[in-house]
Amino acid sequence: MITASHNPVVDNGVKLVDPKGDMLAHEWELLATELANASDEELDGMVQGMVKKFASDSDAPALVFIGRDTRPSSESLMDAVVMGVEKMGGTFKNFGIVSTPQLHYFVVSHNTNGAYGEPTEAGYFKKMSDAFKKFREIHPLNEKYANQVIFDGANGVGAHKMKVMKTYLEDSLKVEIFNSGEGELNYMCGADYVKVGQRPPDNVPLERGVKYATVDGDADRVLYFFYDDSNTFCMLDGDKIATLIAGYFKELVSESGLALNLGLVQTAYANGSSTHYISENLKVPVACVPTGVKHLHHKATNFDIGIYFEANGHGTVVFSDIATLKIRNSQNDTSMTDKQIMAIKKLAILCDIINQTVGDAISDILLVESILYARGWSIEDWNKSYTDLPNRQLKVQVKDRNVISTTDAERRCQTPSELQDEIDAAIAKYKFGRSFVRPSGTEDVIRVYAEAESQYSADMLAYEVAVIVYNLAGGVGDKPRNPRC
Ligand SMILES: CC(=O)N[C@H]1[C@@H](OP(=O)(O)O)O[C@H](CO)[C@@H](O)[C@@H]1O
Ligand SMILES: [Mg+2]
Repeated sequence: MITASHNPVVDNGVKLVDPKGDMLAHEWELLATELANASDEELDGMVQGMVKKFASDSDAPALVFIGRDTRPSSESLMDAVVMGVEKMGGTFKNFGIVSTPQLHYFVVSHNTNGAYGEPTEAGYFKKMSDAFKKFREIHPLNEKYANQVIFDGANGVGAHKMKVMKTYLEDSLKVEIFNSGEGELNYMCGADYVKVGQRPPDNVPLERGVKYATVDGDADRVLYFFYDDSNTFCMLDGDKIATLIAGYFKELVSESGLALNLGLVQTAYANGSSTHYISENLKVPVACVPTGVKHLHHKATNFDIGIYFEANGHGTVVFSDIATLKIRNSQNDTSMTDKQIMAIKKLAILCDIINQTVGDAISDILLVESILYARGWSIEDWNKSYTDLPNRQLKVQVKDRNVISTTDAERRCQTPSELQDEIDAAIAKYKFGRSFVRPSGTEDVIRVYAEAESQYSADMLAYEVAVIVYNLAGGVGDKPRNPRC
């Protein structure tokens, strides 16, 4: 998948999907990095070396699925991928402009011989929209639910695909699309812009009480937001989405009487209030893993029903094979009560709305809308479940970001040696203070996260910690700026 996701339009990159639809295993990532950095002269030798090392059968037929985002540079990069595959004697299927989660869906559908779905765009849209409409058919409409979403497409592939999805949904969900491609990709719009800046996207008409969803440049992340009665901007991030899903699934599993364990996976960026709400109110087991979707996805597969979300809006639900079989087979179990059968039916339909292969903004919107519909909730009702602790994210430029190593799912630093003690001393000054730092895996920076009782405290704690990092971890360039100034 040729994309640089939420990053500026001038960037580009590649996301590799393995044959099971998972993200590339870490060992292969290292090899991919070596290959990407090899000169033209070195390339053949390197590839042959890898073939030998892994005893791969280089004559085995290879089929590569290729997709790209809407970046201008993606077109020529796609041509380069096609040439590379052909040169190695492989064949390819070029899907053109698709979202990252669509490509994952095609791979899984193809490699399960269609058991997961039909490996075409039409198959993708039809599977999800059919399930979405079916869910509405078995539920009476509650008047409090607003059947309308204003959609910020980040001027990327999400806007294109939502346009198509709308035709499949017919009028079951009204979607109005903005930032649909006329402007610059991810520029002052999209899920990352909204999350990091805690502000609405540009070029979207803002109205009180209306429900908004915003996606990123390759449509694998989504966040919701709205303006409340006092005209305050309220964001419902990945944590809020995860808790909405977990609460509803917990209820369905309990009503169904099926013995299925449910769990939720987060990262250190999850808001402290969400973690508290999940464990204390929902009583759902919650795990914390290092940043990066592959860690979350992997951990989620330990549960029968595993829900995972990064705070930035990337996430989905995965069902184990046992859970899928139980849900499928119990629908016709005559020993079950009507209530049980109804809960199982709902679980089965939701399975088809969800793109289990990876976080999928469009699928997640359909899932959220189904749950709000079932609950008869407005976005305000959903938002009331818990109140986020104010938080702030900052970046610090250092000479070598690898001088910082972390442990405990990135919540504590091991090196440089004095760093964690100083961070702890800063945290101790703030009520409900929490802060951690980690080297980014995608940018050459150290990321700082802080949360505290008030926005002022969160900003000041983040600033204090950024200065500590700058001083102890080899900061370069301008000193961190106080976000309050
Ligand atoms: C704080 C944050 O949002 N980090 C993002 C970002 O990773 P970093 O390693 O923080 O650069 O990009 C990743 C890929 O999109 C995403 O999985 C992750 O959540
Ligand atoms: Mg993305």
